[in-house]
Amino acid sequence: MNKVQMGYDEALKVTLETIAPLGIERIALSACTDRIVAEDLRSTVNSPSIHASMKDGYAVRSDEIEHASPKNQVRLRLIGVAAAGGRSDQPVTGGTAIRILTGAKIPEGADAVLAEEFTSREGDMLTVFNNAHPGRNILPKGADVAENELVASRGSRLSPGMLGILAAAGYSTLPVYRQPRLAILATGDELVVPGHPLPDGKLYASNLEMLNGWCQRYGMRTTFAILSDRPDTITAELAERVKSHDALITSGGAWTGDRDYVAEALGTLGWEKYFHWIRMGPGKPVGFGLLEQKPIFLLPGGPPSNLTAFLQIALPGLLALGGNKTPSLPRIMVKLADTLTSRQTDWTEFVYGVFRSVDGHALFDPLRGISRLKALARAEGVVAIPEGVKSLPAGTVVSVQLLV
Ligand SMILES: Nc1nc2c(c(=O)[nH]1)N[C@H]1C(S)=C(S)[C@@H](COP(=O)(O)OP(=O)(O)OC[C@H]3O[C@@H](n4cnc5c(N)ncnc54)[C@H](O)[C@@H]3O)O[C@H]1N2
Ligand code: MOO
Repeated sequence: MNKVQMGYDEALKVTLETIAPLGIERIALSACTDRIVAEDLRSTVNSPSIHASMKDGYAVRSDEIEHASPKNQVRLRLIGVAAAGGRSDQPVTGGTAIRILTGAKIPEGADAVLAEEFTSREGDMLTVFNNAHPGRNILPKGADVAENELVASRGSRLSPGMLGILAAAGYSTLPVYRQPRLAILATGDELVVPGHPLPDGKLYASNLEMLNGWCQRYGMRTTFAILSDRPDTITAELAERVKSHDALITSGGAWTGDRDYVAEALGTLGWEKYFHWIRMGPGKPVGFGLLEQKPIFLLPGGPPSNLTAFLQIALPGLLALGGNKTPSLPRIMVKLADTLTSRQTDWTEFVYGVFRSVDGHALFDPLRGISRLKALARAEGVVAIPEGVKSLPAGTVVSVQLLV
């Protein structure tokens, strides 16, 4: 395998094949929002556990009111009440009905519920002026989820709706993958921690906040630091942080320039390099390897490169580390508002843009003519122009990775 100059697709594949999920922990269902489920989960119960009424009305025998209408009213005698969670086992017999509330168990003998809107009542006599076919207004046992039915598959993200169905399926705790603890290390003598004064020639380490924001969105725990451009400092810090974290990200110093010491430091520490420099833009000096069996991602320092290398290589890798079976940003298909042209056809180029509504249709509109940081701040999506493709004409349907 050529570990030096890979295409983007191959680099992503290598990254995902190299990274195995972290361990599993069992936690309360109420703490599982957006976590990744670590096993296939089957329902332990039927929900509902009984045939249940979906209306407030009357449990009846459908054949007895088959011909009921406003002109052909049927009279039934009320013999009881069934409420949700109640335990009445009185059956509906010939000529009778039982008052029933939404969620209550359908009594023996009844095969339909007539909504109360189609009845009138005097004492215990019920007048019925509509029919109800067998099964009418009855939610069968197990209709929402049946015992042993697969409700969540390993590697899927637990949305609030998934937590609801898992509660209905009998779960109060869930096995989930441990979330990565990540160290983000920015290198550069010019970098200043936000909140401190800014001398001339320096700049705030904005990439750190951007990367941290993305990691927080996915529930990862992060620590971060700014390191000076000294090989011994970078080496010592990497050696130290790798012990207490599941993965590392370096930001800046990825170019093989005079002061780009990250790869040098990793060489000293004996990392297993999979690639450093790939055919993608922005972000081509991105690197990936293992340091003490833990993934390390080298991100270039320039903000567009930094974000692109993070989103297209590091984030998928970190999501795979957290057990996610679809380790990518969500995608939608939309048409291009404008032609996208690649700066180079010998790489995969990523273009940032926003969504625009034209005649009620969403279009992807590339961001042009604004500063790099403003473009990254405003971007709602990113589109790949594949290697070998010069341009994608306006109107082409493209797959947009969502950033919002
Ligand atoms: N001979 C060439 N040199 C460079 C090229 C090139 O094509 N030929 N490309 C440039 C590009 S584009 C990028 S991106 C960088 C990538 O290399 P590095 O990772 O070594 O980048 P740095 O020198 O560390 O930083 C680049 C730029 O970004 C600023 N920066 C760095 N860290 C942060 C941070 N945490 N927050 C905000 N801004 C940051 C840094 O001050 C520099 O201005 O290579 C170029 N060189
Ligand atoms: O590749 Mo760079 O400095 O982010 O444009």
